[in-house]
Amino acid sequence: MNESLPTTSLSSSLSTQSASLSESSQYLSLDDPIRERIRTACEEVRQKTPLAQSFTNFVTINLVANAQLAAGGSAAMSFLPDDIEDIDAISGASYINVGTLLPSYKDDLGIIAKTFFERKSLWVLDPVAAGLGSTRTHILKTFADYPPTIVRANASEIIALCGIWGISLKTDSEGKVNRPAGVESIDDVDSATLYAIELARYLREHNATHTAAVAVSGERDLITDGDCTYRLPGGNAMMTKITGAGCSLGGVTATYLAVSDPLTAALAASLHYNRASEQAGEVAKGPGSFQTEFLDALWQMQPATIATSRIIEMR
Ligand SMILES: Nc1ncnc2c1ncn2[C@@H]1O[C@H](COP(=O)(O)OP(=O)(O)OP(=O)(O)O)[C@@H](O)[C@H]1O
Ligand SMILES: Cc1ncsc1CCO
Ligand SMILES: [Mg+2]
Repeated sequence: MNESLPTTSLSSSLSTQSASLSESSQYLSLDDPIRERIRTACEEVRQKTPLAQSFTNFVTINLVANAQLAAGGSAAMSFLPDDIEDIDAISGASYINVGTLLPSYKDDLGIIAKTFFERKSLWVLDPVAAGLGSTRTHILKTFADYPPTIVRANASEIIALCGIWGISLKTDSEGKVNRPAGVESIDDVDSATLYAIELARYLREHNATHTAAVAVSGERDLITDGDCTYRLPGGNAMMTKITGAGCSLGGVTATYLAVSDPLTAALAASLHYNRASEQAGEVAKGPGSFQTEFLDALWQMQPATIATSRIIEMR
């Protein structure tokens, strides 16, 4: 099902589907100001072709660069700290993905994060496989004092990163976790909701720009800036059958961060991905053709289609 709303059917579609929504959540109206910010971000990416550089894993580096180009941005990949510092000066945002690491990265990555912090450079972190291996854990720990603008990951990585950074859930006087109404664990992403909110608040408090977002990917993505939390239905499960769907989403999130605030960037990138994967799924015959069709759909997707997507606001 395509989760973009034809503008004329909004009210009928909202009333027929509201039964499946928690009482405390609701579909975002078509005139919500965040939609205009998303549409503007999509248009600006197409107009400005912003550069977002990446330090990313060897498995999916090509898909990351191609997805950034197909979304409208441009790409530069590097593993040298001095390169990354130079390219940072001409990049709108940067992307670090810790999927495949080498021993020399153990100290380099912390130095790069510190440089980004001192320059107030915007960056996205994908903490791939967080919790696995002492070197990766050491590297992720070094980011705690110089955290990124956006963390993009799947649910288990979000929860593991919170553990590494000592971020815990707030409890009341009886020691019970403070759960906002409507937050129930019915899928993987749900189980990371409260961690994602606390993580966004941590980023905001500790990063250089004091503005942040967290994007949790899965069957229904979750995006939060620590105050507002959104769920994005749709997408296509075939995304889990190509390697690098999440990695490349991190790169495209950096592309959007180059032209917009973190919450808008995270929403625009994830919505762009969901609409494109739906379109690709209509014609693909399997994972091989799906990846090709997905890149084409990223390229073809219109800003208005992305901005009018179905969005659930959690309250
Ligand atoms: N079951 C699903 N149905 C629809 N879309 C999905 C599903 N699972 C993941 N996706 C989409 O796939 C993309 C990548 O999310 P995913 O959670 O698989 O990332 P990841 O685990 O970091 O991936 P990887 O590490 O393999 O790159 C997102 O756009 C997400 O919305
Ligand atoms: C398969 C794989 N291994 C290390 S990184 C990566 C890409 C998906 O995260
Ligand atoms: Mg991943």
